[in-house]
Amino acid sequence: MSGPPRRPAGPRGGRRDRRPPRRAPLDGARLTAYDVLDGVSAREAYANLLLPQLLRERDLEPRDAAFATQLAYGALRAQGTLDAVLATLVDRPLADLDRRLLDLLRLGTYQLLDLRVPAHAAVATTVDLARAIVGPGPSGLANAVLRKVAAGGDRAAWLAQLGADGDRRLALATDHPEWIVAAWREALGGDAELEAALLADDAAPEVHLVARHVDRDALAEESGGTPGPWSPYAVRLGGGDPGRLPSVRSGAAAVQDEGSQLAALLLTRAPLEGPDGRWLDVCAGPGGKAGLLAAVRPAGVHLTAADRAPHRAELVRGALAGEDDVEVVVADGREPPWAPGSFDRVLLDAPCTGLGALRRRPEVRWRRGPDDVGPLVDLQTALLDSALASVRPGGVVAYVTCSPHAAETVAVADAAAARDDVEVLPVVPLLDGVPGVGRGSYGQLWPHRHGTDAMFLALLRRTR
Ligand SMILES: C[S@@+](CC[C@H](N)C(=O)[O-])C[C@H]1O[C@@H](n2cnc3c(N)ncnc32)[C@H](O)[C@@H]1O
Repeated sequence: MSGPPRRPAGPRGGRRDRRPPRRAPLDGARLTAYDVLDGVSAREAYANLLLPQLLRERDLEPRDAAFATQLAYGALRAQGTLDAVLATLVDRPLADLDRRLLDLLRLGTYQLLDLRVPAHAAVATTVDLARAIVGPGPSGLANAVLRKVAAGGDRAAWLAQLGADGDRRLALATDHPEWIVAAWREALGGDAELEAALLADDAAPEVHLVARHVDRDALAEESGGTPGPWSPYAVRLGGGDPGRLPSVRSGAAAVQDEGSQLAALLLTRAPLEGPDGRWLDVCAGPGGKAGLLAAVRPAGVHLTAADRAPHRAELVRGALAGEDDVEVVVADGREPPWAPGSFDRVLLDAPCTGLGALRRRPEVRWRRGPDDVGPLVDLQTALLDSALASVRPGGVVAYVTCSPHAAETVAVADAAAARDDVEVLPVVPLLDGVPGVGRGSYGQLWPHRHGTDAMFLALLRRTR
């Protein structure tokens, strides 16, 4: 297998011969996957940013790049289950192990539990990496532990041995922490679809494109994809690198989940009386939804896109490059520089836990905790209050999150709807053709039903 130069294994050899000893080169795909896990655990890197960077730098063969991706994302998603298995085999708390050795054990265990990699290959390649990266002693431990993992069988066999039941079993079987299992159950209204939803959330997502300034059918032909079922601008890709497509390179198309497309389109579809020339995207970074709003708005509509973070606003500028009549501002949506009632339509795609987009950010499920929810709800509530102040009477706010968590979604929208100057616009009639999307008067997309992120959608009108 191809890959970057092997790491030095330490000083050896004669005085004058400082060349490293001859050994088979390290496996490039596995080393790249390890480097992603290492970046995530040592520097809180984001796997979905670090992996593409490493793949570009190392120029792996497509087959190796695909394996590195499967290994890195899979091992990050499965961390809870992998650690539960390892904890039964290591005679000390996992937190006391060398962090690099723990990441290597996770990589090896993932191959044994989920990928059906032959035991000798999974063990030998991991031991080689452990010897090169951590040293000979730890590589012996890796060898002993991984042999025991292999002897215990695959994931199903290990789950039986761990003897978990209830939410713990669901959590281990679907690679989610238990608090997220509980949050999804509440959002789904029960257990009927819970396991299917969590399993869909554990699978690698399909790549979706949005045809902003190119005909959707032409984009489907160019990319070899198929038109998406819900958004008239969506193309779903079977595979391949979307970054190589001419339409994506030129900015005429972009990568965007079909659920995010629907969220932006919903705002444009809300019925409105009176003027309709000023639109605001109040939390716009990095600019995915603003890019679609800019492309589909009727002539004469001015779009303002704001973000509190200057670097995110810069990304929005990139996403809106070439669009006329747009303005990007760095602003805190809670204390906006624009006058009250300045806009006819406002999109508030609020910062949230991201529990509905875990498929794209495999490590986030282990980084987030239930304590994150409260402060985010406070921020969402303040931003929604301010968004409602930013629309004119009769204007519309779309409140959107990429989380289905009840506290961040229905509760925030209900609290705003309880005001005597706000009414809820039912979203289902505006999403005709999308089955199973109603969550009361609001909307909820799901990976297992719609093949999208779990986006929450609400429309609120300011009445006076
Ligand atoms: C969910 S993301 C928005 C995604 C974006 N709508 C898109 O489709 O690409 C939330 C954004 O809100 C921004 N944000 C967080 N707090 C904010 C605030 N108080 N005012 C304005 N923007 C804020 C974050 O920087 C982040 O870029």
